[in-house]
Amino acid sequence: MGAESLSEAQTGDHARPRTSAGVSFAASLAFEDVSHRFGSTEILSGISLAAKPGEILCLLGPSGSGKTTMLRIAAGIERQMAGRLLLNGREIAGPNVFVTPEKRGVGLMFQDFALFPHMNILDNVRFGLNALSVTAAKREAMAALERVGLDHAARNYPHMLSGGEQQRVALARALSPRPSVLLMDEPFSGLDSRLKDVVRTDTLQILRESRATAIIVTHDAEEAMRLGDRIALIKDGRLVQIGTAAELYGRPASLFAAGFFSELNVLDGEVRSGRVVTPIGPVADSPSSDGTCVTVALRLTGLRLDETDRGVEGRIVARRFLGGVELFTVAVEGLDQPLRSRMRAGLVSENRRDVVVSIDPRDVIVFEKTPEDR
Ligand SMILES: Nc1ncnc2c1ncn2[C@@H]1O[C@H](COP(=O)(O)OP(=O)(O)OP(=O)(O)O)[C@@H](O)[C@H]1O
Repeated sequence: MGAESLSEAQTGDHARPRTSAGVSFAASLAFEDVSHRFGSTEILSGISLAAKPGEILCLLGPSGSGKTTMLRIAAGIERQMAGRLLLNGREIAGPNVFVTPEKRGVGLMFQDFALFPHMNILDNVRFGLNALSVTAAKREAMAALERVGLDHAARNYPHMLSGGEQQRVALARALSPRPSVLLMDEPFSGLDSRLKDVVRTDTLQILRESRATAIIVTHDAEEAMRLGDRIALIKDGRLVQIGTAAELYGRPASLFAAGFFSELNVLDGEVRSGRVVTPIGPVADSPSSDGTCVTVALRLTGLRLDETDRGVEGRIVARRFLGGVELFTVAVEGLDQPLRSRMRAGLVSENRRDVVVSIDPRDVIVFEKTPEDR
């Protein structure tokens, strides 16, 4: 468990071995051409994607892109205007079918954990188990608390727990009815960055043990890469791309997708004799025909500043020490905007101004321009 890397005093947690999680029957959850609008505003447009049984799928996208609306539709709190929702291949929402939230076997966990302040921890977890007898519900709730390492806090009230502990109670409550799919909306956003790492690692382990399918909403690409077996990138209510972190990072479908996963310098370019030529010279090979207009994205980590003669001359106009790395802004002749580079700290001596900029081909991503881009 990740909490072991922090002391008890740091986390406020008691290090205790957890019991193994109760196992859910993981289900697949599919969106089939789902569209939705609020008033006249289109919020989701023809979304088709599926979380496989036992998979952790992250819905990633900027604020307002429609991620929460997708979760609400999956939970049955909102009903889509077009398309279908399928749980294990069975329609649970469509033009003529609507299975109510409590009959879907889908768990929900919100951003603010939504614990009831006037109920103790055990009662908070027991709340979702009202289909069971009092004794059975208590037993299940205690088992769920044990699973997240918080059975010792069963009689405490939410305000007596740290943010990380409250998150784990919320997780225990969401998992205790053994949902086949767990929907989580920004579950770590209320935690400070140090605690977030620990709680994220723990949550991942608990999700794996419980074997539930999980759909997790986040706007943080790194979080999506840490958690998701796959990531679905959403923009303006549309699916931009779905795949593993390596696929989205390495072969982004658009400049938007590339920019979501890395900081970029963006240049215009043109294909000439099989090479992509930019104002700072050729940067990549290309199979496209001569004259093809392209947008070139250069990851900041792929720009090296040194003294070799293989590259283009530039002048450092700003630099910022960020700990392990340094962020440079470099003016280059022929470019309106300076280039930015992120390099390991200490590689460029402090008083140096003139440098040669070279580019790692692995950090060059080329997109052909569409007529609308021009
Ligand atoms: N009940 C509602 N009535 C009207 N508009 C709504 C309603 N709920 C959401 N919206 C709008 O739908 C759009 C998508 O919202 P949604 O919460 O799904 O996005 P999101 O990607 O989860 O954003 P965030 O990360 O900020 O939570 C937003 O423009 C939002 O203002």
